[in-house]
Amino acid sequence: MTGGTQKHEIAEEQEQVTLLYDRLDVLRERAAADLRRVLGEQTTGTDQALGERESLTTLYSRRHTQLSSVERGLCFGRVDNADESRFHVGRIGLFDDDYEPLLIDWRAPAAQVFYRATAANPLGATRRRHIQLHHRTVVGVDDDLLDLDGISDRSSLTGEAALLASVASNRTGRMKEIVATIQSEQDEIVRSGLPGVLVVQGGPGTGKTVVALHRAAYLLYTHREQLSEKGVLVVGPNSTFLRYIDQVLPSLGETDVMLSTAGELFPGVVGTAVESAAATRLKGDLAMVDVVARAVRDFQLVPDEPIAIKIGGYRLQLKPAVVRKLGERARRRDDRHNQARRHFARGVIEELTQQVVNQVGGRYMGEEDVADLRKEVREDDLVRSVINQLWPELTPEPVVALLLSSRERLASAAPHLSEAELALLLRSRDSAWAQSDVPLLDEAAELLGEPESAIQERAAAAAAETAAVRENLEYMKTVVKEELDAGSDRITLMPWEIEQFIGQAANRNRVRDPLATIVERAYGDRSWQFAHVIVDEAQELSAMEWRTLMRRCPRRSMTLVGDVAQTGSEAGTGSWAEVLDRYAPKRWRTEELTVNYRTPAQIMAVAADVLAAINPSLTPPTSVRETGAAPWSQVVAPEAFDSALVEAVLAEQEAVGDGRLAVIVPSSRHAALTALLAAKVPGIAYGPDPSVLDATTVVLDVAQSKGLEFDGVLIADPGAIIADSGRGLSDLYVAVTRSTRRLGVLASGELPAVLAGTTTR
Ligand SMILES: Nc1ncnc2c1ncn2[C@@H]1O[C@H](COP(=O)(O)OP(=O)(O)OP(=O)(O)O)[C@@H](O)[C@H]1O
Repeated sequence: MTGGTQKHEIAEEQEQVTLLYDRLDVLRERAAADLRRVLGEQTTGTDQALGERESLTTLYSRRHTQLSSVERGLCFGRVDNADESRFHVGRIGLFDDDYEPLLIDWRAPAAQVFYRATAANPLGATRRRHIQLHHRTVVGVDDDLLDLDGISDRSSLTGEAALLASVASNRTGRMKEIVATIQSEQDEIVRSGLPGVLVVQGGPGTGKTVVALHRAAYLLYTHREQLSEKGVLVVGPNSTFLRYIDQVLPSLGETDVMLSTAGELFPGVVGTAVESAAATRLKGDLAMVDVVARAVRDFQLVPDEPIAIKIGGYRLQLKPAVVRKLGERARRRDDRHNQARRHFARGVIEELTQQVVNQVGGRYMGEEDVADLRKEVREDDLVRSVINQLWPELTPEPVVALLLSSRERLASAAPHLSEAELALLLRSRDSAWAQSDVPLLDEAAELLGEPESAIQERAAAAAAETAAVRENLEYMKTVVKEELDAGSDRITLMPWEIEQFIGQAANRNRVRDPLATIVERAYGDRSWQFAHVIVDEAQELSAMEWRTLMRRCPRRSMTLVGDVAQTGSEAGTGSWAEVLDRYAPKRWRTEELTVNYRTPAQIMAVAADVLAAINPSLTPPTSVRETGAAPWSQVVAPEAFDSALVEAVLAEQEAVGDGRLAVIVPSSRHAALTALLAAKVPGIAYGPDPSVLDATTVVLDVAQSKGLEFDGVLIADPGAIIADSGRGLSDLYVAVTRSTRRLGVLASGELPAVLAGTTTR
């Protein structure tokens, strides 16, 4: 394109872009006015009228938030078709007052051509244009010509200029959305069908995380009705990572998504306590299923001696054999401890009642007399206390806490573990929970069932709620129909919003918590079943964590993204088939991402050597760009290491300039090196708190750096990183691939052979 043509094209696009922003302003003002009106309205004060107002408030404020979230980069593309028609693609769909499309939502089927068309397969298009905006001004256009001339184009990237500009920019500490530059192989994953489990395998920096998040936005848009009621769960490796990604979906206008670590999947518990890798591995093993089952069973006691009970002058007794028989019968009736307890209690009461009947000479007792007697037995304090001792009502936390704090209980429940292994698991009763405890709690909750009192409360609440929802549904249908028929502007709904609005309004949870969003309700409810679950860094989950997670998604509509070469946890996953053939046989599929958008080729060449040492059959992804800075290494004597590290950090800070620097340290030296750098380098951040993302220089161990990226990375003592864990090489691979621009390595004593590709200083 010549300078003159470019100017002309920019002016032409500016006209369209101005029109789109004008439309956005009108819609935003309308939503704000709708909101003001509803908030200012008097209602009759009935439950239903309040519910209606609440629903309208939610609708209008959501609409307003969504319209505000798309301000930056509203329109980013245009497609010209062979039939001379054309359309613009943007972050949201916009229509004029006659519902004529002005802008096509990037998720709409029509927009697919923008991401997928190539010169070889143009899908009916002749041109794809990327439009760059600065605020509301068009500052550039960049065209891919999708005709025969374009075939000679060496690049298979779409919108190469926009893509390269995006990946080369300085990191901000937060992941950003990539709607304007999604690549064809990524788009296929984003738009892949909802059912079944989709595994996205890809090397570091291939966009697995960002693609999974765009897929969430796509699925919510395309299957809104199916997904919005139960919500989408996104599971990430730690809270820093969740903070790193937490702006992506809101910036795409989506809020019905719950972000969680695997350590938070049991309501009321946050598993963050640090434990040894060996303990994590033991607790992540599927053998723990039987351990927890036996631990629960160990609360169902059979006495060694008969228990004597006196009721109303009669001497009764519970013999061990009888208790055993009643226990077996109860377990056959229900396999959940708390539910089986009811049958056990009934059995005990019946046994004691019969003993009295026999002593009285029961033949002469009428049914009513027996019933009175049974009641007396049931209400007897001693009988109750005996039942509680033999078969107590239980909740998960004390069961797991007792198990892990009692050598005797642990040895009885885990006969397969050696003394040394038992010692690894033992800890004090009031210790904080670790992430690996969460699946044990979940397992216990499954085996225990809810206590009877909780079930009754829940049933009553559910019945009241169903009735309220049914009543609300009828009411909302009538209100919306009347208002729309009358042409009132009180309820402004697009035709496609009507059904969903009525459903949501009726579903407002009037009984339990009227204002709770789906995310809030899901968060507090262990039995909540999500419509879709996305797991990032999925390779880190242990076998026990998979079990917990699968309970949250019985429909098995899931997207799992990860890289088995990056597995750091010793309890983590080595193969997708191993996990998924168990939980979703024949219902899972794999897609691969092959291009690395983060790490430049020079650094990736170093990473490739590390990968080859992990497993020579694995292929590293191809970098999309090269940069000038060659990765460097320096070897210093162990006694000179600390001062050399401080110097290297200061020098790298200078070299990254306005960018962000991460110093990745071995976990075994984390505390010492953090203390050193905190004392010697001003403004340095460290630790598991997500606020580290706001700092320009951070000290992290490899686990804390998972999924993140920085302009510069300095690896301290790579030999110790390798030696620290059974998966040390994978950890080094993760560390090397966190950088977008610069990589430095400071080795203590000697440079590990796998890093020989760096330039020595
Ligand atoms: N199509 C794209 N356009 C612009 N940037 C992209 C694109 N795809 C990926 N990126 C950028 O590349 C970087 C790496 O992406 P992401 O973190 O999702 O990779 P990943 O595969 O999850 O990496 P890892 O496994 O190492 O954690 C991010 O900065 C992301 O924004």
